[in-house]
Amino acid sequence: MKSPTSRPGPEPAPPAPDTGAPPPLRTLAAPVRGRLALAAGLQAVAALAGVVPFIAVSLLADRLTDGASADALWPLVALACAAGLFALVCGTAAGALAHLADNDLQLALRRRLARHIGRLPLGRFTEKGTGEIKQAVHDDVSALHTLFAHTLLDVVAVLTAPVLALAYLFTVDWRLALLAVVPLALGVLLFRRAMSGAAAQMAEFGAAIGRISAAAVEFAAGIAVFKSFGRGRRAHERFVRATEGFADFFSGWVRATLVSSTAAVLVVTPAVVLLLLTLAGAVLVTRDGMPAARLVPFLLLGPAVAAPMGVVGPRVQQIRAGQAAAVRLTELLRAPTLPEPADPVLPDGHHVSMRGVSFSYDGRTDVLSGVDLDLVPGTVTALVGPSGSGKSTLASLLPRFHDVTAGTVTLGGADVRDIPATELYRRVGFVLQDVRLLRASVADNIRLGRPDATDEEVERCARAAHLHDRVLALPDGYATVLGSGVALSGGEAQRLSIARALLADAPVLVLDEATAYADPHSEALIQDALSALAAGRTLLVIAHRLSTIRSADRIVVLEDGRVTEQGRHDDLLAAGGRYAALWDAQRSPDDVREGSTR
Ligand SMILES: Nc1ncnc2c1ncn2[C@@H]1O[C@H](COP(=O)(O)OP(=O)(O)OP(=O)(O)O)[C@@H](O)[C@H]1O
Repeated sequence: MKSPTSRPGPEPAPPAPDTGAPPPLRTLAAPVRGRLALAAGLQAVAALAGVVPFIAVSLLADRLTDGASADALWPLVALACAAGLFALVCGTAAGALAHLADNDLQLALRRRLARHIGRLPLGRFTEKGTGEIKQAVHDDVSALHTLFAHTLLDVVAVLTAPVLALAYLFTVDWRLALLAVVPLALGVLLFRRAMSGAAAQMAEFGAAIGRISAAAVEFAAGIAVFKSFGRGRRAHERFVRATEGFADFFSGWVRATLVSSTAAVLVVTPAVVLLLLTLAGAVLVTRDGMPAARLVPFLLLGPAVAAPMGVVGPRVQQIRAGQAAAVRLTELLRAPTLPEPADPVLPDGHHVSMRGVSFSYDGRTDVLSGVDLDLVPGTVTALVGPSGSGKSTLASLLPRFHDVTAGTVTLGGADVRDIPATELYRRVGFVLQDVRLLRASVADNIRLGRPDATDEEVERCARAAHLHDRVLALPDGYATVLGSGVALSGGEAQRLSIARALLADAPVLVLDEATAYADPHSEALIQDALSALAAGRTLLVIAHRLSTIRSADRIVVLEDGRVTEQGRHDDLLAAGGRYAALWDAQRSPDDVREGSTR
């Protein structure tokens, strides 16, 4: 069985079909919607209150030019101060409320994701890789944070304040007020032109970024292979092509929209708005005899009327990103979990039996068909067969990485689907080929098999797995943290995972034999460790090298998802069938030259 990330996954699933359900964003925000609405309301009040000091100052200017007494001015000063303070308090409260609501939402969402991901069939990670989990738990939850804690309030503020500002300006002079709307209207028109076809461009933008990251991963993962074949340059060719492609696309997009997007930003800049209003105001003052003080509110509030254009544009992108994140999160949260049995059954013993087992990944082509297999307690069964014959898939059905499409897999007489997951995993362990080590101490890495194990038990298992001496040579022995400058070799990591399995002491074990060991010494140590592991257990080994399973109690040959032969090594060789052919194919030239025995 390959480790969860070892198999390249298929294309990402298409977006969930429209089921008429409420949009994902609204559904996800539901638990904190009330508080977010309150925060938005407070922000609107803050934005409106924030306009009041400007209005008060305009009135002050008016009264001063009318020669009003100082006593008549103080109430306006007080109003400006009070409104400013009130706006500050409301704005701060809105920000705090939105952040607290978002914090609760993030916590609840991450807990929900963790619970849900923990109940997904392990096979899902084999198929899709683990990238989607990182994307959901980190990137997508962060996108929602930006949306709920920041964008929402920004948008409310820039949409509310101009309404009051404009309403007041209309009461002062309708002609200048209309003029104050012109930059906004022009900005919207130009922005729309710059954004025409943006949905397609954004999709291409996302695809181009995706191509860069895929090429970067491939570049990093394959660099050793390319270099070892003297093709250092080829290693980054695709990456370079992807980045060049992105640069071309992006510069083309920028060139096409440069004029209209720059013009959209330019017409709403305060300098342009002020210039326009000042010129028009000067005409009205000189020709129409409008009192000069009436210009003051336009100079103070005019730029605020056009301001939303500058803010809403970038926020649209954040809203889109938040919506896309919500769709992905909802899709992940809706992914079917491993069904837990309605009437749980506990196994009686550890005999594994597969009857008429078929399995299909895509629901169309069977990769296993009609497999019958028995794993007798205390015996070793080896699965062999050509690459792609279904060995990993068959083994993965026992720990329920997937559930059978037809037939049954039973453990101790109970269908594995009727055994509660914790009970199943207590009885069925697996040692994967690609060992995953945690960034934790060696002892804790081994203890993953049984968290309450004592130090003595950990050491006993490490000894049995031939790892103890190597651990003692590490800087802090069993307390050495792996990954922080200390790494184990492939063979050592393999032995650590065997120690883990020994400690977990599951009576049934699925073992994916590593395809390559570093050296004969390491191989001998691993084989010894495996013998310790096999003792008294029911073992199902996915064998890649036949030399290691000669002594297995039963060898099962799989071809195209069917069992074509089974028996002991000598019997199968004597039968001269498929196993004999595989055995001959795997013998080294030296064996052949020396005519070594089978
Ligand atoms: N996650 C998956 N989605 C779709 N098809 C898959 C998936 N995993 C395996 N397959 C297909 O199922 C078939 C059996 O694959 P499997 O890995 O079980 O074979 P195997 O005998 O273990 O091969 P190998 O010896 O190369 O590891 C292959 O055709 C493979 O392409």
